[in-house]
Amino acid sequence: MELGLVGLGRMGGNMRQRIRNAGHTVVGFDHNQEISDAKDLADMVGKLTAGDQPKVVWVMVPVQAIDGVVTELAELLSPGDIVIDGGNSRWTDDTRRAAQLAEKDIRFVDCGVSGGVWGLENGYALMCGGDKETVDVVMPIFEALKPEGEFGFVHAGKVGAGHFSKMVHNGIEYGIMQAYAEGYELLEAADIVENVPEAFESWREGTVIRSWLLDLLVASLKDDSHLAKIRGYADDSGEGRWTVEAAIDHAVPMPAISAALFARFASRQEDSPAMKAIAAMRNQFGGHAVKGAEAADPSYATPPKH
Ligand SMILES: O=C(O)[C@H](O)[C@@H](O)[C@H](O)[C@H](O)COP(=O)(O)O
Repeated sequence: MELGLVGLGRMGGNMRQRIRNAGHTVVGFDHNQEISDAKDLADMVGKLTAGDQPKVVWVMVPVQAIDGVVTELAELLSPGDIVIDGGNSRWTDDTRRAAQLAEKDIRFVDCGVSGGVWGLENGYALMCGGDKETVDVVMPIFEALKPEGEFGFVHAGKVGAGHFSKMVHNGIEYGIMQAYAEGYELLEAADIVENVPEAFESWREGTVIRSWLLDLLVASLKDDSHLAKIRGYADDSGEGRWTVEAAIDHAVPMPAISAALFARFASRQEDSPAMKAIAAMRNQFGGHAVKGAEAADPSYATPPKH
């Protein structure tokens, strides 16, 4: 089968390779001409020549770039052709993009892709949304990308269901990582377990908490046993926020995942305005000493007089 692939970065580049390894033809486009097979989107679409078959284009670009690519593809593709959004898009944007393409009778599939930089070797878990007939056309590409085992693919439902499923997957990812991270901090702080990396490594087999994320944490601890080379700062690219927002919409209690999200926000603060306020109130009601401000205002060191 033939595929146009837009975006050949860390994810798209490896996906092109995995799809080619399975014997399909991929015409990739990237702004970086050194890795691109086409000079622009029009050139890429022009190079798809699979006779009377619908053209299929997989978009693997950062969220901010998707609307621009979809708008251009709407002009370049023909009725019956298919666009797949494989990025980490917000699921609520899928119906809008599907409607925009449907005006030209172009079909749309949303597909959450998991696996990161290991996907070339291990395969990518895929969560897709769209109508069955359209998903069936793309199936040979999904088969090429997915892991070899029994699992790793779901047609989750109509348009939006793929990205919704990937969003919840990522919310769970936040919660699991946070739990390992908190356990790590306690083991480091308590000073009773002599070799913390060894304890984590022992959990990789036989325990109820063995997992790939644990394996990855062990790999990091092997390289840097106290994580001394890394600052405790974690970004987020949106999926955790959208998960918590969806939980609010459905009144679903989500204490673990929301705490994991908020822990990332806290990681970016030099100092905590909220904790300053708590320290100030403790000082006011109990005369408890505050740190850091004594030099600026000596009155903080002693109980306020009311
Ligand atoms: O399943 C995956 O392969 C990951 O979830 C992947 O999609 C990506 O690494 C996250 O988007 C990072 O998300 P945050 O930036 O929100 O941590």
